[in-house]
Amino acid sequence: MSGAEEAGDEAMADNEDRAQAVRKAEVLVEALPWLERFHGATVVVKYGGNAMIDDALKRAFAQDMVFLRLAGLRPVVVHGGGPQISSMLGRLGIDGEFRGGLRVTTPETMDVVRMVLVGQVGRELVGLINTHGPYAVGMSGEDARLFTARRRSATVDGTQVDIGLVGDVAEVNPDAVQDIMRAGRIPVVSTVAPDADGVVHNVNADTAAGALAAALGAEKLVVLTDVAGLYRNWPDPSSLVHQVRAGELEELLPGLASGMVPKMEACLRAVRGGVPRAHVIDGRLAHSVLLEVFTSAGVGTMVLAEEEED
Ligand SMILES: Nc1ncnc2c1ncn2[C@@H]1O[C@H](COP(=O)(O)OP(=O)(O)O)[C@@H](O)[C@H]1O
Ligand SMILES: CC(=O)N[C@@H](CCC(=O)OP(=O)(O)O)C(=O)O
Repeated sequence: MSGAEEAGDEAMADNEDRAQAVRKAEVLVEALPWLERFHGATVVVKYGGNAMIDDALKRAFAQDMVFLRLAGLRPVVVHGGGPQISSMLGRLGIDGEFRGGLRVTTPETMDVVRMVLVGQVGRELVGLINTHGPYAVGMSGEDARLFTARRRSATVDGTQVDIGLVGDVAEVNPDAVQDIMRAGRIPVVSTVAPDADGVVHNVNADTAAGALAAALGAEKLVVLTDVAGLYRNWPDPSSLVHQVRAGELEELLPGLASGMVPKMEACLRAVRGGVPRAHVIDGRLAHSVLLEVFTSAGVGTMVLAEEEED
């Protein structure tokens, strides 16, 4: 290769490096309007069991929460752990069963649910976030009366069936969560909760996230899952719903299959409770929360209140 050719190659590589650097800067600048808009905003993020089984994704999720916090937002994590509970029940030789998307919860199962959600999954997330600094504080629905549960049944083929110690959220007292946020930290919430008599219930994490987002007056609810969003005709890939208003979602609900039901009910509860937007996004995609919050790309399904501008 001649000297002139070598110089030409170097100049080209130089240009590519510069172009790449400019693209990186453009990505940062694209975040600017969203940084301005969401400064100080509370964002409730539900991190679900099936998007939570990969170590790299878990680390990326923890980075995203710290990123939100350092960017001036107030993230609150509500975590699930269905697969982890099922795995522990299996190891203990306890039969597990879901009805209408909810786990049938005997007192024995409840002990395992509490142990896994509070003692294992919640602790792990707190640990992952805290590798970045002293941000995360774990709590459960039992702490400072965060949630009061009310026993609920499941709907199977239009009929109400008893599923044991499973609760809906009857009341939210968000004071302790707000105290933690005011201290600049990130609450990480496990969703077991006592009823009015102090009996601990298993609360679906989507349900708890929707109720907490409404009680906090959050700017957003973001629900991570293991699909791209809500599909109108599941599993037809062309039927992904990009945007839906509360009224239309309510009409779609009875036709949805079990896994999506608590998620979409939670989004509905949040927007009806005053949260302007709720999103169901693909938790299999690393940093999907950052993409959702800081870009105009519009990932997953956005649920809007009736009167909200899109
Ligand atoms: N209409 C639908 N749109 C998207 N997913 C659906 C739909 N109906 C059922 N599903 C199922 O719901 C699952 C998500 O629910 P679930 O497994 O409970 O999630 P997670 O563990 O994230 O809380 C998807 O993996 C998919 O199999
Ligand atoms: C009543 C009920 O079903 N509770 C759930 C609580 C955990 C959860 O919601 O976890 P995911 O978000 O990972 O599904 C359960 O026992 O699996």
